[in-house]
Amino acid sequence: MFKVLVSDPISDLGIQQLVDASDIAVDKKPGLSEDELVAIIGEYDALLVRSQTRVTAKIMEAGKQLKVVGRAGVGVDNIDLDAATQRGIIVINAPDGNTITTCEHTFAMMMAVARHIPQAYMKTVNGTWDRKSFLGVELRGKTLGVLGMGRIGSEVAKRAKAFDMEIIGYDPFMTEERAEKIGVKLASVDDIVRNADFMTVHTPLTPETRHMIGRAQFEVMKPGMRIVNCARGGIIDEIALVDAVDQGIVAGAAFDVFEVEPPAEDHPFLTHPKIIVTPHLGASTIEAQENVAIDVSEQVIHILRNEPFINAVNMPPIPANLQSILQPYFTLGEKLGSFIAQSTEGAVTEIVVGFSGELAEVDTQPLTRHIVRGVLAHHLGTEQVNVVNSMHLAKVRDVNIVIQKSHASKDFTNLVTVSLRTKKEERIVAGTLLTGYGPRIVQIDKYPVDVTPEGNLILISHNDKPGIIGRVGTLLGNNDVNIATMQVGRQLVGGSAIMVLRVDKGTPKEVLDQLIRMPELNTAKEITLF
Ligand SMILES: NC(=O)c1ccc[n+]([C@@H]2O[C@H](COP(=O)([O-])OP(=O)(O)OC[C@H]3O[C@@H](n4cnc5c(N)ncnc54)[C@H](O)[C@@H]3O)[C@@H](O)[C@H]2O)c1
Ligand SMILES: O=C(O)[C@H](O)COP(=O)(O)O
Repeated sequence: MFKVLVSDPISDLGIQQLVDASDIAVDKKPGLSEDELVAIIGEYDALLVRSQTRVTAKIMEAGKQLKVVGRAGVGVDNIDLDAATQRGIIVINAPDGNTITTCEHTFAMMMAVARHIPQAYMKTVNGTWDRKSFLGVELRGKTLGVLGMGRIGSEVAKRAKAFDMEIIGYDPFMTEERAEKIGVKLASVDDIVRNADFMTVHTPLTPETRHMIGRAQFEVMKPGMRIVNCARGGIIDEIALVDAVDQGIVAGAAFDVFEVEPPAEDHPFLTHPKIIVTPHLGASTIEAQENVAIDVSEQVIHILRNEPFINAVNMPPIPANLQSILQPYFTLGEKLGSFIAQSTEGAVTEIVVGFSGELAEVDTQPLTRHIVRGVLAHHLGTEQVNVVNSMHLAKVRDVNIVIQKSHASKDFTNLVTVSLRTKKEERIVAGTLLTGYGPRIVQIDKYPVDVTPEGNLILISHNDKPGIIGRVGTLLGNNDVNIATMQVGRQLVGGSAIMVLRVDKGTPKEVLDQLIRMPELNTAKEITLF
């Protein structure tokens, strides 16, 4: 039974599929401190959060069983991604479910700041009928600058057109074609700051976007600018903004997010007459909360059940068409990695992965992760290594990964070759998928073979002499080790050769020792592939 901990308020309806799953038990414990989480996280396989829970390295260190942290929302700045990657914990988010809701909140804030709605409301409910102090401005005909034209920024731009606004946008990944399609004029940050009447930010908070609107930008800003931030606190320098409002450069600002949340009691935004605020409510609608909870729950179920999943933040995404090409090779890749690691002695220094045939035409990085996982799991344990951290673990252990691609594949449509270099030796194993038969090992070192990579195997290297196969069979039979299949590979009659036996159960060490002592037999290794 998998255990899932929900540590922030997340829609009950959204997580219903987790609650209904017969192999999953869900505990809801919102509002725990870091220490309280550390104390209990060890028993959980998955943790579901919004932005309140700070998922620190300490929590992940204590989460010995933790396979996935699911963020019911977009921003993962509350999750230590490096720590998660190092421990092989998959971090997923729900990037699409709250786009429209946050876009609509941006408009609510933009109109509220244009028409002084919160200030007017406060005065009215406090008994003052003041119609003079709150002269607003129209959106019509104004220029809106959008910084960050991703999901939310693009939706904001689309809706701004309905208000007859001119939209100028900046995003390093925005092409002319896309800008034209959504009716946005591409501009620089400087153009936006100098020319817009309203400005709204929709970027993540990164070292590059931190204070991207600061003193230097306020100095050249078009006077009377109104600014909205429903993205992340810190994109706009809060102190510099307050000064710019006081100097009359900025006519008003609407902030849903703060550099530190919740803000300190004496934060200048909280008392400033021209700055309006909401407590990080951008994603807080019934619809968005259901959407993000449904999305994240679905993916958590897939991850716990070892099924393909999407939206991993600490792993490059695999496009659907690539996933369908590579998916069938993932198991083969791990088995090849595991096979070669078990058959090779010495500390691993280099893994050379070769892809030939059609596989050479596509991005094989996701498959490489599986192969490297297969190699490292033999040394570090299957619990420690997964496809999230396999490349990282290889790097920190100074294991060099080399990729080779060749468009031609002599005998097979696709061939995956793994060479392992250790301080002692170098070995090669190659495999393919045979239509109708599944994964096959088709080469071990220089010998062609046809081995199903599954179950208990014994890999023997010997000299090709009459009688040796019989002697091996007799010894195993005498020790109650039943041979299911046997493959022999050789290059020259009488030369060196290999034998791969599939046996019905594990082979005792003393039997392997007896095999090794046989005349004309050089090595015998047990390999287990499940
Ligand atoms: N207030 C809330 O409750 C709330 C809700 C949802 C999302 N958000 C936040 O809103 C922001 C946008 O979310 P999204 O879903 O649109 O994300 P997104 O990833 O779809 O879009 C972000 C865009 O910012 C762009 N960008 C990155 N660096 C930039 C830079 N230096 N200058 C200009 N553009 C840059 C990216 O290219 C991308 O297109 C995120 O910070 C997210 O966490 C807040
Ligand atoms: O990044 C997000 O999705 C938003 O900031 C929403 O955060 P929340 O889930 O804590 O409301």
